[in-house]
Amino acid sequence: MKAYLELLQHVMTQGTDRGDRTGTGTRSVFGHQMRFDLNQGFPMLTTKKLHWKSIVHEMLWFLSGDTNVQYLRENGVRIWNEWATEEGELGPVYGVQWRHWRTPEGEEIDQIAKVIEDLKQRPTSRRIIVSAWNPSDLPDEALSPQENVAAGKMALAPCHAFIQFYVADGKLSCMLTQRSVDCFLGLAFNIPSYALLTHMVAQQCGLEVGEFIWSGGDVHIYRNHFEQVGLQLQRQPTALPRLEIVRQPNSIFDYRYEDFVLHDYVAQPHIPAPVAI
Ligand SMILES: Nc1nc(=O)c2c([nH]1)NC[C@@H]1CN(c3ccc(C(=O)N[C@@H](CCC(=O)O)C(=O)O)cc3)CN21
Ligand SMILES: O=c1ccn([C@H]2C[C@H](O)[C@@H](COP(=O)(O)O)O2)c(=O)[nH]1
Repeated sequence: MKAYLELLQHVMTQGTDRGDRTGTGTRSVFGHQMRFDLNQGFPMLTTKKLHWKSIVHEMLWFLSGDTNVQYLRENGVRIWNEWATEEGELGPVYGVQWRHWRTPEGEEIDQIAKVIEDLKQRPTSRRIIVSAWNPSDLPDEALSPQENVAAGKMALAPCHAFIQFYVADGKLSCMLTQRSVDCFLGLAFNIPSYALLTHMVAQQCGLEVGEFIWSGGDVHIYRNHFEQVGLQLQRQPTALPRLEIVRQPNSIFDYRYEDFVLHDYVAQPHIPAPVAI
């Protein structure tokens, strides 16, 4: 995960200080790309301990089409609580856009099922894409997440918004475009999360894994994470863990938490940081 640590260093030294929606203040750069060869290990930070359960359950939750935090809470995952209403609702966020994109004709498009079908039927297609960026459901930036949900909008605009798949030599690669990137908290989760999705999709399509390519737009470090970033940059990364999927379910929608075993995840202690809401 040298590339991640180099990105933190790059933002700290080359970034511009800017205000932001949350009022916290950030240092940011615009536009950055990193490549992770998924055959070289599972890209999960070793310079701070990550909560594997949150990564897996959040992905299963996205794939189920669910947008209520109840499932996450029942599984000890707290990362979406601050944006939810009292009833746990987040509005039409990732799950709805991935699985139930609504058309003007009142029908629904299951983008994930379509991707699996395309990868099997026409793997050289250049249109194997999932978009969570649905302008008609975007929140009003002047309102709170809960007010937006009450108005039928998303609690928060999608950050990891555009996913493209690519097959060559029997290997599946995935590229993510992330428009807004909280480098210390969000990105640390987003990389293993999409690496996990790539492994799942590859298994379902009978492919090996290739690369995960990450592209960021507004790539920032919040001011109240500077100290934590400094601490992390003093640490040396160690060997990456390895992901094993111990069962092959019949569909991309039938995975369970227990299907994923992360071998040899040895990480340095967790570094707590406040999340900007
Ligand atoms: N400012 C901000 N950063 C984000 O990364 C982010 C948002 N907002 N809003 C929506 C989602 C929620 N995500 C989050 C929210 C919180 C943590 C967080 O607090 N992580 C801690 C604790 C992890 C845990 O309890 O599992 C961490 O140390 O990683 C991470 C990702 C990613 N997203
Ligand atoms: O998966 C995620 C979700 C969110 N983030 C971060 C990026 C920003 O810091 C905030 C969102 O604020 P906007 O004003 O909507 O850009 O959340 C992330 O890094 N990863």
